[in-house]
Amino acid sequence: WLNGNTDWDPVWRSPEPANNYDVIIIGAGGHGLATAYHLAKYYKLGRIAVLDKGWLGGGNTGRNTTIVRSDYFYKESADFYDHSLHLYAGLSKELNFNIMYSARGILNLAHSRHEVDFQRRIVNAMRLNGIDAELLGRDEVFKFCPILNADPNARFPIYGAMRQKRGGTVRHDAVAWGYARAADALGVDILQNTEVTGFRRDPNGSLLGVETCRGFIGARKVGIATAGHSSVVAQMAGFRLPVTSYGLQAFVSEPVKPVLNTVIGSAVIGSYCSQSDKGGIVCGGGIDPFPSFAQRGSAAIMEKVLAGIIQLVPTFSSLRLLRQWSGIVDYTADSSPIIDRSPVQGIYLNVGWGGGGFKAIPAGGEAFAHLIAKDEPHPLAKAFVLQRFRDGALIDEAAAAGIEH
Ligand SMILES: Cc1cc2nc3c(=O)[nH]c(=O)nc-3n(C[C@H](O)[C@H](O)[C@H](O)COP(=O)(O)OP(=O)(O)OC[C@H]3O[C@@H](n4cnc5c(N)ncnc54)[C@H](O)[C@@H]3O)c2cc1C
Ligand SMILES: CSCC(=O)[O-]
Repeated sequence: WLNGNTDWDPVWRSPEPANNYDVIIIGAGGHGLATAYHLAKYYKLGRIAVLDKGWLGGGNTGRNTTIVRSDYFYKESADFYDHSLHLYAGLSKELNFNIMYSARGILNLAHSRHEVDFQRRIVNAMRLNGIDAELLGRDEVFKFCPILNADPNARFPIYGAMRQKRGGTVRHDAVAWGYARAADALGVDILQNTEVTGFRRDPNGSLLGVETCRGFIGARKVGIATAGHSSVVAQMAGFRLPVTSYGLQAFVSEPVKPVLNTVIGSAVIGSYCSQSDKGGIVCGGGIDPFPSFAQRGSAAIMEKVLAGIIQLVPTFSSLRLLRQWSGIVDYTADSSPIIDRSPVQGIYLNVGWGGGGFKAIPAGGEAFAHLIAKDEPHPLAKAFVLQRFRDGALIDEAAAAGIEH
C-alpha cells in the first residue's frame, strides 16, 4: 500500500534471523533504529540487525511525551542536543516520513523573582552556547500563552519564563517507524520478538555473538541501546553500568479543541504538558522515587503531576483523564548519556538517556553509528564516556534534563 500496489505491502520486513551479522544492535527503540539506519546508509557496514524483545518502538520511544529542545546548560550538552534538534528539523525529508516536528516553543515557567534571576543566568549561559533561549517577562508569557494562570495570588504565581522557540514536539511513533522503514529499505534486518538472553565469547574473551530466544546469532560488534534495561543487558555481558532504572509516568486527557499552543513546564511544581495533534493534553512530571522495572507507576506521582498542571492551567480541572502509562528510564548520576565502548571488546553503549533521550535520537543514532564503525567517539559525544564517572568530569544536567529528573 505504500508503493501504490493493491495487495498489502509491509512497511518493513520480518525476516528470519541470519546465522551472523557484521553488527547487531540490541534495542529497536529510536536510538537503536537510528543507529542501524546510519550504519547502513553512511558507513555501509555490511550485514546489520536490530533485535528487540518486543515490538519496535514499544519501549520509551513509543511512551514519551514527545518534547524536543536543546536548552541545556553545558556546552557539551548544548552542542549535542542542538545538533539533534537541527537533525529533527530535516528528518521528515531525510526519512521521507512525516515525523510531525512542531516548533511550537517550550516555556519553563518562573514563580518568583529569585527564579527569574536564576533563569536569567541560565539563558545567558545558553546564548553563549549559541542556543536560541530567551527570557520572557510576565506580560510576554501571557501574551504568548493566554491559557496560563495569570492570577498574581495563585499558589505558584507566574513571574516570567525561559523560552526556546525551536523547542516543541515530534510524533514519537513516527520517529521509530520512519527510521525502521528507512533502515529496512537499506537491508537492515529488524528482528522483533527476539530477546537477547546472553553473550557468547571465545576462550580468549573475544565476542562471538548473542544468545537469543531464537537461538545464537553471531556478530563481532554489538551495540546496546536498551534504555531502562541497559543495566540488565550489561550484566549479561559481565559488567555493571553506573545507571539506575526508574519508572517515569505520563498521562493524557480526553481530546479537546486546540487550547494549548506550546509546551509549558515548571521545575518548581514538577509538571509539564502540551497538547497532542489528537487534542489530548499530554502531561508528565518526575520519576517514581524508587528504582523499578515495572512499566506502570504510583498513584502519588499521578496526583502530584496533575495537581501541578491544574495550578498552571486551572481550566484543565474540568478535563477527564483518558490514560496513564509508564516507561523504564535509565538514569546516570549526572543525567547525561553514555555513548562509549564498554569494558568488553566489541560491545558498545548508547544508554543513560533517562527521561530526556527522545530529543537526542537523531544525534544519538549518528554518534553511536560513528563509534561502532570507527571504534572512536563522535566529535560531539567525546564527553559522554564511562570514564567521567571515575574521574568526576560529570556533565551535570539534572536541572536541564527535564522536570525533577
Ligand atoms: C513517560 C516518559 C516521558 C518521556 N518524555 C520525553 C520527552 O518528552 N522528551 C525526551 O527527550 N525524552 C523523553 N523521555 C525519554 C525518552 O523516551 C527515552 O530517553 C528514549 O526514548 C530512549 O530511546 P531508546 O531507543 O534508547 O530506548 P527505548 O525506546 O526504550 O528502546 C529500548 C528497546 O530495547 C529493548 N530491549 C530491552 N532489553 C532487551 C533485550 N534483552 N533484548 C532485546 N531487546 C531489548 C526494549 O524492548 C526496547 O524496545 C520520556 C520517557 C518516558 C518513559
Ligand atoms: C520528560 S521531560 C522531557 C524533556 O526532556 O523535555
